[in-house]
Amino acid sequence: MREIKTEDAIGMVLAHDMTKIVPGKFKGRAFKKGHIIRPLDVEELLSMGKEHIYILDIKEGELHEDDAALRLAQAIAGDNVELSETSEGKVNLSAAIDGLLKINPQAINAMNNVPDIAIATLHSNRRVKKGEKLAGTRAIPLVIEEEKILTVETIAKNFAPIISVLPIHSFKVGIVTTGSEVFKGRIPDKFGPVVKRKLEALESTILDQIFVPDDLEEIRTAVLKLIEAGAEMVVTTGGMSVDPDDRTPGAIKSLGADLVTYGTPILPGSMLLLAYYKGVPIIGLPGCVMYEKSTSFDLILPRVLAKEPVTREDIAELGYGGLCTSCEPCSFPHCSFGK
Ligand SMILES: Nc1nc2c(c(=O)[nH]1)N[C@H]1C(S)=C(S)[C@@H](COP(=O)(O)OP(=O)(O)OC[C@H]3O[C@@H](n4cnc5c(N)ncnc54)[C@H](O)[C@@H]3O)O[C@H]1N2
Ligand code: MOO
Repeated sequence: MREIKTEDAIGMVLAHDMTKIVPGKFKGRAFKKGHIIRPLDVEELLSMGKEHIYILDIKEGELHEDDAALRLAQAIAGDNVELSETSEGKVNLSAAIDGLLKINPQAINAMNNVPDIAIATLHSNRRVKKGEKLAGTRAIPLVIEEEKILTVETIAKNFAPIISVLPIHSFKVGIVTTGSEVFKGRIPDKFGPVVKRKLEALESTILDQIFVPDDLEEIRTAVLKLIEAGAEMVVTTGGMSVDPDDRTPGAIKSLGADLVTYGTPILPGSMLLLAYYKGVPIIGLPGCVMYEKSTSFDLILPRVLAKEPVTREDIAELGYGGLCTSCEPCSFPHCSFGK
């Protein structure tokens, strides 16, 4: 790599993109790699603080920053992830569909431990929109040893997929609303509308809602009835905590469903239950889901709708970052909750 004075560089080819920043107005590429310097460019380059220009001499076993950034991006991009063009030595990865973002953090950590590698990502397990930026890759020096990129590519193969977006599927959902006070008409149902709104926001539909008193047999029968009617998921509301009238967990367990968890290290929403009965997810919702803006339901529902097998270990991992601070206004998912 050789440097020459900008005034002497007319007719030469730029070896990398050049960035101009005018605070509050502009940040971006002023000159593209490969641009042939014209006399009129000299003043502009000098005003950007570029008094010298590199003449690149890339040796065997080395890569230009643009090629390195592209190879890093290609190594980590999985299903439904798109790459941007390379600009200023960086490649962005974005979502090709609306869905659930999945990232392997161990792999990203291992890659960023390789010197001169920079891979920045969002957090895993959040919902993303088509076109949303998910990650960016760059090599720190202008010329990098290819060996470092090969190391990242090996990590990517060993841990694949590294970054992908899972489609969120539409489910037909049955709701069982427990609570003798609601069943007997003492109070109106305020839980059903919240559950409907949250499901419909994720493109699922409500098959039916059945109201039952706090009676184990009636709750159990209602769940079975909905599954027989074609429910692809059943959500129960209420009766999840410690009172003698809280019969819902017992009713779900009595079906012989595979219990993933009763209880989550998430606040609010610690008394949530997740089980699968003949492959149909059953989610028992505690009372706070009706009241709080964001709860364990908001963290777990997209994963179930993405048809991800949610395990007890997945639930345990949610404790770190599982405390909602109930901000006003709520900015979930753009906050630490569930990260
Ligand atoms: N000593 C303890 N107290 C509580 C615990 C605990 O572990 N130990 N857990 C707390 C948690 S967490 C929650 S959340 C709440 C409520 O949990 P439940 O799911 O058992 O809720 P319910 O008892 O069924 O109802 C609570 C409250 O909400 C009203 N409700 C219920 N369903 C409806 C509906 N469909 N429409 C309108 N209102 C409804 C119900 O009438 C009660 O007033 O427990 C904490 N306490
Ligand atoms: O499960 Mo409660 O639902 O944490 O407030």
